[in-house]
Amino acid sequence: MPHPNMEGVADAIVEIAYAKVNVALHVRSRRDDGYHALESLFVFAGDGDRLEGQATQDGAIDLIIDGPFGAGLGAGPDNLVMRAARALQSYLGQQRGAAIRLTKNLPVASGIGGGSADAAATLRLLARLWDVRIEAEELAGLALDLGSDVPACVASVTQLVTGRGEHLARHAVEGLEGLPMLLVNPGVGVSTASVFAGWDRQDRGPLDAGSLDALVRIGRNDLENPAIAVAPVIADVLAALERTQGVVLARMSGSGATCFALFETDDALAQAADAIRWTHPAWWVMETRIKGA
Ligand SMILES: C[C@@](CO)(OP(=O)(O)O)[C@H](O)COP(=O)(O)OP(=O)(O)OC[C@H]1O[C@@H](n2ccc(N)nc2=O)[C@H](O)[C@@H]1O
Ligand SMILES: Nc1ncnc2c1ncn2[C@@H]1O[C@H](COP(=O)(O)OP(=O)(O)O)[C@@H](O)[C@H]1O
Repeated sequence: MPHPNMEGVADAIVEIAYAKVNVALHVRSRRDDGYHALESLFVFAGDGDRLEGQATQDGAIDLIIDGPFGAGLGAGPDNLVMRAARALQSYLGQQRGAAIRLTKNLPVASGIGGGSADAAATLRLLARLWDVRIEAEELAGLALDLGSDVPACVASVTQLVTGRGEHLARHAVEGLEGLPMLLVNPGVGVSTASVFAGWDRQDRGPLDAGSLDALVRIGRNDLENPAIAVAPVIADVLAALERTQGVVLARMSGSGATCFALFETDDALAQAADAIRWTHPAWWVMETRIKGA
């Protein structure tokens, strides 16, 4: 259904806010500014939230939200779509307006960066709608002010991410992009700040993202244990994914509670999704694939 302000309008445009997955997430230290220094391989799913927008003349940003996870999310000034739009308006120094519909397909506060991806997709959407070019460095600064994960979500391609999320390097891993991927969330929202606060401050060593094999064998998510302490059901999700046939890797993403599993074949993915839906009908399950460039 179109946004009320978009009815009959031909030039509404769409951006997808692709779900982010941390294939591995090594926490190396706690910085003096309170953030943690990370080493993480970010990949993106081929699916996510959907943003549809149309330029308006009155300078206002008008946001409406629908979709399966829309009900729990306010459309007020704290919404990351609104924050991104305001940040871009003030950067441009002009009050251009837009009517935006966010279709919230991703669970909120779930370690797959839905809010961060929405913020980044809003920047892309409005730059297209308002026909403005923003220098890459300026865009990265705007994005980081909105959240540590937002810079990586701007390009939404496989990247090695370090620092608190500001250092990005495009990083190819043979055999990774295109792999079938299952995302599973048990329906509990987890606060990123509380999970980081539970990290035991043990540096378990650097990330080796040189091959898929290294990522599987020696890659870790150092936030799994603190997240399980906050939400014990995450251990059940991991156990359920590890039990599926043909699984290459099962791990938690970000600060949780969403976990992911990678498979070699579409059949293995479909069978695993069916098995999880059958045994845990209340869990959210998304069948997708790691997005390429
Ligand atoms: C853990 C990660 C891994 O990709 O993903 P999510 O679980 O959010 O998806 C990210 O680092 C989350 O990034 P993001 O969700 O943008 O976090 P921010 O809004 O910047 O920060 C929220 C809070 O998390 C903590 N934080 C975040 C990032 C970081 N490198 N160190 C931290 O300690 C801080 O307590 C901060 O106040
Ligand atoms: N558009 C949005 N989508 C999701 N969460 C949002 C949005 N705007 C603001 N938030 C807030 O941002 C926080 C982080 O959300 P999200 O990015 O989905 O999770 P995570 O950082 O764990 O991946 C949530 O607590 C939520 O209230």
